[in-house]
Amino acid sequence: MKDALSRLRQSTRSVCDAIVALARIKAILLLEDIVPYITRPIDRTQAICISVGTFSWDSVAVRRSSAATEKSDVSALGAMSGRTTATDQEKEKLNPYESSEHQSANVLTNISFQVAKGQLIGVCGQVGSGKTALLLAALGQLHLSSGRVMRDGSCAYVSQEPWILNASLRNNILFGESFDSKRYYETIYRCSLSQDINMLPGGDETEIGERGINLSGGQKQRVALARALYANRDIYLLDDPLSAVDARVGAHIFNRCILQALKHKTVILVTHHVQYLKHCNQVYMMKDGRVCDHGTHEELMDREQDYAVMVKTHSSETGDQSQCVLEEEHLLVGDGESFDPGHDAADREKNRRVSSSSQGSEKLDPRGAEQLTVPEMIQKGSIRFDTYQRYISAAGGYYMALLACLCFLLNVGSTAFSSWWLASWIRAGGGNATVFVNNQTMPSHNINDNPDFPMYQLVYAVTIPVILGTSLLRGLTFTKVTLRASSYLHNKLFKKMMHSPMHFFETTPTGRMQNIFSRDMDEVDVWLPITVESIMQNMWIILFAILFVCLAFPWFIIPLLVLAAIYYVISKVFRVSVRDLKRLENVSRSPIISWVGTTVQGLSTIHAFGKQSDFMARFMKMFDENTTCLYLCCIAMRWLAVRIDTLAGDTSRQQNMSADDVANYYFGLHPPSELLKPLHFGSWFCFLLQMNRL
Ligand SMILES: Nc1ncnc2c1ncn2[C@@H]1O[C@H](COP(=O)(O)OP(=O)(O)OP(=O)(O)O)[C@@H](O)[C@H]1O
Repeated sequence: MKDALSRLRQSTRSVCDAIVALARIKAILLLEDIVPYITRPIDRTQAICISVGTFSWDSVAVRRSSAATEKSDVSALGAMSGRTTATDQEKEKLNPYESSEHQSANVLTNISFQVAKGQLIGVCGQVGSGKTALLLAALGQLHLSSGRVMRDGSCAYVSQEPWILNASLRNNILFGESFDSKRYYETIYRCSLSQDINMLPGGDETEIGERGINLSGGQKQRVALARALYANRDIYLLDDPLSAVDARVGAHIFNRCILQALKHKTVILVTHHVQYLKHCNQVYMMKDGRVCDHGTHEELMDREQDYAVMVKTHSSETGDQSQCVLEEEHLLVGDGESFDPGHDAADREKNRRVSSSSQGSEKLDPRGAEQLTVPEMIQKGSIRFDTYQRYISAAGGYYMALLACLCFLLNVGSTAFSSWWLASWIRAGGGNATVFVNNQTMPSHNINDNPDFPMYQLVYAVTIPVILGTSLLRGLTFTKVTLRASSYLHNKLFKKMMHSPMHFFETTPTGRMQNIFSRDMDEVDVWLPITVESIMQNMWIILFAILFVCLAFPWFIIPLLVLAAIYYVISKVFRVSVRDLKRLENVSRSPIISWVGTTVQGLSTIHAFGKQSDFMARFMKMFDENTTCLYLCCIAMRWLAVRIDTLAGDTSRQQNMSADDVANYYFGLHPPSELLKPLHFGSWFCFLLQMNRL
């Protein structure tokens, strides 16, 4: 009963956990997918065409608007039934896209945006005017409320916040494409990355930390731009790629990358730097989620509206310096200065930083590469004694541990004493009392006749509150001790992490940190106390069980020793394998968490480049590695369970025999006849049963 209740407690906890987890999973599964809305344009000269498109960030906003529309449709039609024309209020209700509620839901409203193939389009406007949203709409990543979006050609996208993978700089640029040395070094040159690579300790094989932690903002932008340029796509959507570079580097990239290398591509360039806009075929000006003006730079300047004001303000603020730099660079490009692979290779050789691929080798040479992320260490062998020592000192020291141990001893001891007392009481029977039956005086076997009955009753009655009291004391002491240990370890870990130098965050993936604070802390907070409690409890139960069984039948100690030796060998084999599998499982979980985080951050880029399947495949591989360890752990548990059950079955067989049979069965021994008293045998049977259950 006690065992069943304890299992019920654990099962209830697991069921609660499962309910919470299922609710979370359900919330994700019920999210609405973005319905693909991009079609191919009929006019094949068009690269992108958005026709009166209205977009929102999420479908909930769209639904809210649609519900409002339906409601207003009904009331408006009812109101209009007696009249031929609608009032302004009714018109507004009938056209949800003009209502204030809908405007707040939609990020882009009535957008008409046409880009012919091979054109360079500039997009400008105030912050928050919807420039990024326009690019995402063209990529099909917003919810379309009305209108049409057409696109012809593959895309490359450079997000405003550069997205960098935890991989080498080279792999960040290649982004899963095969290595082509000419194309690669040309990309590096055009994105003005040569000097940066030479400065990196391992050249282009240097490992870049998560979120590009060891790169400057400008370097990250150029790596993201280089990734797009190397991908060699038809349409380039560049979201302010020159915002974090100085005027000279910006001019270099604009001239050599955007104007020269992407000359035959379709480019949409979002920028706050107006000096680049005059080189664009068309300029779109955004305001409050709408296209407020568009045309060539000259046309927009002639109109003397928002665009002209913006350009003039910008020129007066920055002077003509950036414009001059751009013109200088432009002249250089015009003079024919272009990419020279030989010159670039000589540079690399001189600096001895870039790997052997400078000679055209497609194989990546890890020599000289700097590894940033320190691989997670997998400990070998048994758990070190100082680990236990540290946990004990975190729990309050040896005295507290001893106190907790004593509480368990008191609780199990009082329970054992209660059973033993009950057995003695029954064994005492009627004591010295006699009864008069058939004119004869006979000793009484009724315990009610025992003259010591009140004493037996009182002691047994006292044991019950003692058991309850010691159980409470045990629970309180143990909870206090383990809670103290886990909060001390958590606080120490947190403080340590907060005071760690930047180098720690550069070299430690976020997945590993999250793993420590979630799963590892959960083990210390929840599973370790449960396991320690069960070990302490069972340890005393086993000791008392052995004591009582041996008191009842000393010969049993011989088969017990044999069984203990077999248990020991089995558990040793089991411990070694499960310990290592558990360590592997722990270590293989961190990369999954990191990978999920990285993927979520870069979803727009991944979708734009069409790399979903690559990321999914990598995730599945990591997940398989982790679940393989988990699966093997479960197999090892079953392996142990089968062996323990077999041994337990053997012990049960002993329980069904008489003590004499057991002695005969094992050793041909014959226990003295006084040991075969039914009550002795009863307690022996009970304790054996208890041991089996453990
Ligand atoms: N993920 C999002 N969910 C909901 N609203 C968003 C989200 N991202 C941006 N917005 C809102 O959408 C509007 C347009 O944002 P967008 O990023 O397109 O502006 P932007 O013109 O690119 O600005 P900036 O020049 O600062 O990059 C802003 O009002 C912004 O607050």
